[in-house]
Amino acid sequence: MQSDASGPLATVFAAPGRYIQGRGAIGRLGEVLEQLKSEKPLILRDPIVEKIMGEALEGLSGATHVGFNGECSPGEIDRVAGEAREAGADAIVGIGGGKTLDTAKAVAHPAGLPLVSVPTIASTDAPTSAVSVVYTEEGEVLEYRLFGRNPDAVIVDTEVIVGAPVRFLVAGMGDGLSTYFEADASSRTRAKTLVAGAPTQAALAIARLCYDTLLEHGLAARLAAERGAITPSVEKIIEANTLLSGLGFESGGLAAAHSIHNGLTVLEETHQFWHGEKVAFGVIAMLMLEDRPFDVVAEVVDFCLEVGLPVALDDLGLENASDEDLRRAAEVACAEGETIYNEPFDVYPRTVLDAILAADAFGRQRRAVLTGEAELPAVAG
Ligand SMILES: NC(=O)c1ccc[n+]([C@@H]2O[C@H](COP(=O)([O-])OP(=O)(O)OC[C@H]3O[C@@H](n4cnc5c(N)ncnc54)[C@H](O)[C@@H]3O)[C@@H](O)[C@H]2O)c1
Ligand SMILES: [Zn+2]
Repeated sequence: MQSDASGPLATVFAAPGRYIQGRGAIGRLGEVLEQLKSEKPLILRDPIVEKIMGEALEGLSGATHVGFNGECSPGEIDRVAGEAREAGADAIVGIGGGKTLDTAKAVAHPAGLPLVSVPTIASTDAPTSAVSVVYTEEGEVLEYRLFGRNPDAVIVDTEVIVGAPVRFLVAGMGDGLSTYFEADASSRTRAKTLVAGAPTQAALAIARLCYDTLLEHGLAARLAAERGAITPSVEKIIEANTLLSGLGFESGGLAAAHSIHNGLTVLEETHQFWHGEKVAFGVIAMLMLEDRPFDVVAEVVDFCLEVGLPVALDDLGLENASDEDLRRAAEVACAEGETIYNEPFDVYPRTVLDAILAADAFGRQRRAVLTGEAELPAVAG
């Protein structure tokens, strides 16, 4: 159990001021800015915005539009902050993927300006959180900037999200799949979360709802979204990926799955896969590490197979990974300060490596059963 000087750690729960989701929700931006008393917002736009919702933003009088350069780096943050000062901006609106939103946070919060976050894909839980992941110009993770303040409003336009390639939505499900298991581990150990407190019951309950929603609606949402259809399942999955996963990870805590993800990123082959895709495999390895019952592991693996998330190393381009490569990944997963130490037992690179190998074997077996390729394993002599 973690503590501070005066005793056990207090519980803390944080959330954005308002969350709005639905068809055409971007049309509410003007009203939200009015509520925030903003007349001169700076709108930071992902390059994709022109194509997918340029017209919806034309009616905003007094706004300064700035294009995002593609990386949430210190240089880019300083450039956008300079534009905001020059324009006398009284609010920041970030529209785009996680990197655009993280840059908007890093401009708004230090300047004390209201922030509106408008995700255009549901691939991560960046839209609701109070943290920015900052990279070097070359794309390596440099630092986490914690602001102690969440966006004032989050606007999720379902039409825009469904218009994006479905792989983003599926990757978001992979990220959301970790939320309950990691919040559960962190709740057991009362580990300090990103909002600098122990997890509340609310965060754990939200994380559980995220998991249950994924299992119940994940496949239906994927199929509908592929056809460009917005159904209640699609709405529920977008909410799970964005709001439930966002609140659940930030106030509920992270644990082994994200550390194993971080370990896997040292292997070049995994760079072509989205964050949530690597996290999904991290979840399976985490369940092995935790010695979860067979039924739970099978439920998670079968869900991944159903919606199209990785279940084995070859799904992540690691079919030729050497023992040495995997050992390196396991060591990085166990680096000092990693959230894997929020697990309720001791972890070592060796046990993490074994969990990765066991997850791979389990995933392959279930995949083979599903595709009718399974054979009974030969018994070694
Ligand atoms: N701050 C947090 O809490 C948090 C949480 C998770 C991840 N992250 C960060 O988020 C980033 C990853 O986010 P991401 O996956 O959104 O990546 P991203 O921002 O790089 O976007 C991925 C690509 O999708 C494109 N795109 C955006 N909307 C689109 C649309 N509607 N249709 C087609 N293409 C579209 C973007 O232009 C970009 O090329 C990473 O930097 C990660 O560290 C932050
Ligand atoms: Zn994540």
